[in-house]
Amino acid sequence: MTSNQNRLPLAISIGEPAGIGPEIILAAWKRRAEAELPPFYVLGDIALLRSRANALQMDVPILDTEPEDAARLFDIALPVYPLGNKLDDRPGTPALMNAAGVIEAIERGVDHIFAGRAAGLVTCPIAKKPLYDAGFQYPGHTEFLGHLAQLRTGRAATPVMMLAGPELRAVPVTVHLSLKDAIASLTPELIVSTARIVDADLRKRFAIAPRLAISGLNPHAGEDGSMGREEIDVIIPAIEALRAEGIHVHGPLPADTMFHARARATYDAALCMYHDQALIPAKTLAFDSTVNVTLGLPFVRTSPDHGTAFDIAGKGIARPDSLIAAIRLARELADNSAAIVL
Ligand SMILES: NC(=O)C1=CN([C@@H]2O[C@H](COP(=O)(O)OP(=O)(O)OC[C@H]3O[C@@H](n4cnc5c(N)ncnc54)[C@H](O)[C@@H]3O)[C@@H](O)[C@H]2O)C=CC1
Ligand SMILES: NCC(=O)COP(=O)(O)O
Repeated sequence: MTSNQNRLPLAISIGEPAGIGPEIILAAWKRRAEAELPPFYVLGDIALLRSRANALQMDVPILDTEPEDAARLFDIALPVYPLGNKLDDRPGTPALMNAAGVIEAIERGVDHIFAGRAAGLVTCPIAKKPLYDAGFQYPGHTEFLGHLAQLRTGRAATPVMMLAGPELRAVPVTVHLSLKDAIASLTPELIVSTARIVDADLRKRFAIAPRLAISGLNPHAGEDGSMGREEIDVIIPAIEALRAEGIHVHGPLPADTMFHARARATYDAALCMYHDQALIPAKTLAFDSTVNVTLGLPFVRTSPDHGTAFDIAGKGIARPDSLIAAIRLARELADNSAAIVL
């Protein structure tokens, strides 16, 4: 990466306007000095951010900006790149009419990265259901960003979700699927391709030569087939294939005993078979400081680990800590490797 790319600001997509995204962005900017935050700008709606700041009596000057001016303005104001679509400020009440702006923010962030205007993308949480109701076809950011990467590069991208916290990195091999569909879609190939991406990206972006732990699916990792055969039929063949490639893996580990402190000391990332198997330990151990990172993309994307928190939106009690951790990690990852890896 060139020193110029290093100085590019991070782009933050506004996320669901009815959620806590707008206020945690405002709160993160206010804490920019004490948290030593690198410059960022928001892909959003200035009127919405001013409205939320006023409602919460947060003194945040907000300026309309191009990404190129964000770093210069960052000390004195929250830089905002205005979207073409306007966003309505109704905390706690998601509206169909906001969907276009929510999606536009993500797309613009990716455009800015590919145009060399942003060093990486930090996404604020989206509510999936209102977007689905508006016709959005992707389960979440992770899959949508894979699609956008493919559009921009012409090459297939396999996005992999990783929750990265101070004590645990956890990867769900299957992501936004019902438990029934997650089990049905587990294959040795999926586990192998996911582990390859985790191994490669931990080396490239995190500067770690990782030891990977692979969970079982069933209680007691199947107890030699007596509590389910997925370990024997699917997971062990994947582990053997990965070992043959020289990837450092062990497992399948019973999921109930692989997350205590001594077990965690034996690996750098845990590959889990379904969403909650990975996200429950990650969020339980460090809800406020865990970051959702998408691996397998040709650019950096991070996000807070939490969702839209409609129950507290507009109340001024949302904590910006996970967003702050996401901003800091995005900067570190962008600095560790080229902004775009083609
Ligand atoms: N990256 C993303 O876009 C994500 C989006 N979501 C979406 O968020 C929506 C709500 O999901 P939930 O399961 O309710 O999870 P949630 O994380 O929004 O809320 C769970 C609980 O944690 C609290 N909470 C969350 N963030 C907080 C913060 N920063 N400060 C203080 N308290 C906080 C909430 O008030 C709530 O009680 C769903 O539509 C889901 O799809 C969920 C996770 C990630
Ligand atoms: N539970 C994690 C989550 O839903 C985040 O998904 P994504 O929007 O980052 O793909």
